Amino acid sequence: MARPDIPDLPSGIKLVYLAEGAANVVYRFDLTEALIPRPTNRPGLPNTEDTTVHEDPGLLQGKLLRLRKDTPANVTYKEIEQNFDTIIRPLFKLHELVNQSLVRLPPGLIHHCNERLRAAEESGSRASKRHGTYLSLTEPYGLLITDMTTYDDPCAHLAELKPKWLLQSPSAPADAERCRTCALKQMRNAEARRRGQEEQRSFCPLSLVSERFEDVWRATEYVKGCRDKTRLAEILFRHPVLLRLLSLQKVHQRVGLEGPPPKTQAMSLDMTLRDCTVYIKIPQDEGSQVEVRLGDLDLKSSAGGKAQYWRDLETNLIEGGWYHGRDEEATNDYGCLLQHSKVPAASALLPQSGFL
Ligand SMILES: O=P(O)(O)O[C@@H]1[C@@H](OP(=O)(O)O)[C@H](OP(=O)(O)O)[C@H](O)[C@H](OP(=O)(O)O)[C@H]1OP(=O)(O)O
Ligand SMILES: Nc1ncnc2c1ncn2[C@@H]1O[C@H](COP(=O)(O)OP(=O)(O)OP(=O)(O)O)[C@@H](O)[C@H]1O
Repeated sequence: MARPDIPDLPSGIKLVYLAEGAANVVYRFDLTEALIPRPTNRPGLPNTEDTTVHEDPGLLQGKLLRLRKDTPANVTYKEIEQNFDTIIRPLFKLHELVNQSLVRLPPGLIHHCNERLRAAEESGSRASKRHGTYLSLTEPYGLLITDMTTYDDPCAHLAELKPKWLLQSPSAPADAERCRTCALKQMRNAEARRRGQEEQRSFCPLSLVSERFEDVWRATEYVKGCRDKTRLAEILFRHPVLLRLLSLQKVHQRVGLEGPPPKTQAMSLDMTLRDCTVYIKIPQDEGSQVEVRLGDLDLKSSAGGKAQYWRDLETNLIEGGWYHGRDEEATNDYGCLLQHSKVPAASALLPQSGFL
């Protein structure tokens, strides 16, 4: 079947920076003002700047704009979109995903956004770990994604978390006392301490999918945007989206030392499933529907040195003793579930097909 035409983003649209990750910047639309004036010097018309941008208001309704950064992985949005349609979308129900679709960008938009990112660096409003990386000048498209913000319903609020590795790495030592995510966190926190930097606080992913409510409740403390621990824990406890992700991670275990061999160019669904984000839109009224969607499911590539990086990381975790939590100075070790309960090693867990 022929692909429907990719729509154009109206050229006068104003974008408002919302947030960014390592590979993308996300903007909101402000339909009341124009960002890039669109010249309307048409024959017979006065030479004005037309700032009306409402050719197809439905196109942008309930959407955010995601723009790609220039990163070593360099996977284009067209590839990301194709991979999403063919590989990611079939794994989930429609309502469980942040949807995405391509939109063609008007000329000059990326340059303009990059100037704004540079200005934000100079003014100190851009996080220092994001400095020096800008939007790709060769990417002709943006992605329109489901807007999970609550600007349209200020009484509601958004919680956001990265579930990460919901079960142990298949190449972790059998007697490990930390899960992969907690081991990595401890290694990085030890490094941060040496440099006099702040340590990162986060939950143990195993607790997020625990069968004990109190484990989930404890995890919510570290969830961005959590206003009410008990309510959030009730939402997350055995939530089908989290259980589906767990189930998929059990099936896709080519990670750690069993990950893609160095120098391969393969895509890695397995690592993609371990680096996505859950958005939880929580209405004020407890009786109203909570929206839980998974985003940032861009299929990762093992190219650009990533395969080697993933292996080296696992080797460092194993050889550095991080799976055993051997950081005596750790002041910020928030309790890996593996430390407290005997969770079976990943190799002992048979893939479950119940959620697939
Ligand atoms: O190394 P990890 O597990 O901390 O995950 C990285 C993420 O860190 P965080 O989730 O904040 O701990 C990291 O996120 P941030 O930069 O912290 O926002 C990226 O998502 C990175 O993926 P990629 O290099 O952009 O493909 C992620 O790298 P990979 O999943 O490709 O290893
Ligand atoms: N659909 C959405 N609704 C609301 N906010 C969003 C949405 N998508 C992204 N964001 C915000 O933008 C930030 C960056 O988005 P995104 O996850 O797409 O970037 P990334 O570069 O892929 O991240 P990572 O560093 O995890 O690879 C998110 O952490 C979130 O705060």
